[in-house]
Amino acid sequence: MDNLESIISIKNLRMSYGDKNVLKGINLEIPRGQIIGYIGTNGAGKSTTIKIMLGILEGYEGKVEILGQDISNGSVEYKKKIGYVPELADIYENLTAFEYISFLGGIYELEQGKLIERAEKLMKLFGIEGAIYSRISSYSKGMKQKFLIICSLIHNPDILFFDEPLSGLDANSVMIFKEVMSNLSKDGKTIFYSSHIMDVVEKVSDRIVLINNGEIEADGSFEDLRNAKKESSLEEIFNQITGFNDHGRIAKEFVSLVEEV
Ligand SMILES: Nc1ncnc2c1ncn2[C@@H]1O[C@H](COP(=O)(O)OP(=O)(O)OP(=O)(O)O)[C@@H](O)[C@H]1O
Repeated sequence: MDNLESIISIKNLRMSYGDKNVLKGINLEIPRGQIIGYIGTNGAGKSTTIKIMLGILEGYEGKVEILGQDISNGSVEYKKKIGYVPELADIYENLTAFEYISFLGGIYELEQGKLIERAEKLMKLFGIEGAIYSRISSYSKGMKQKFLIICSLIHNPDILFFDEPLSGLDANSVMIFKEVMSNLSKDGKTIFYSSHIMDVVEKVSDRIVLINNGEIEADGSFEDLRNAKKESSLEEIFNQITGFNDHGRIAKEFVSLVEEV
């Protein structure tokens, strides 16, 4: 597969929950090595898009191809080549990290000894060495997040789906993670990065895709969007596209309601 070929191809993707049309025709072609910042308001359909690509959400219309494979054909081979950090972790917290990594080794059909060794080294780099034999339920929020990031990468996948991956990470760890993303992308990994932290999205993304009302309303580099929208920050571009300039009034009303008592 050469550089110009799409690693992820989404054609006319539609998804509804009952009467509610969440995705109304998303089209995206993503080449190898790109970092896509996928943004939108709360409830815009970002996680829905990611879960469809991961093959954990069915009932969509349209065509989704990952690594050249139509994901609706029932094959799970492509799942071995993707990594995922979920917005809300549903990890087996009663297991120790050691047990969990061993379990992943089984899923990915990788040699467990090597995987554990790699996990221990990665945990050390993230400053959570020594926790591998503790139950995940005993971890702090940041430790869990670091462990989730490690799990998403442990099998050296080609595509990463990060849904709000910085949640709970301290500033130093955020710096490491941003650098890790940049190095992964240089090595040809494709990263689908969904987050509400606009200043980070602005800095790390090669391309920013903004969904609003179920459709793509902006798609381009930060420079492209800045020139098109005549705004200087991604936060301002986001406010403009989503038609929001009411934060002052809402905040005032919010506080006056709080202080009514
Ligand atoms: N299982 C479900 N059943 C019914 N509605 C759902 C379901 N999952 C999501 N939705 C609705 O679909 C919409 C899109 O949800 P989704 O989680 O994809 O949004 P999001 O862009 O990731 O939002 P956020 O930024 O808040 O995480 C929301 O209105 C949500 O209420």
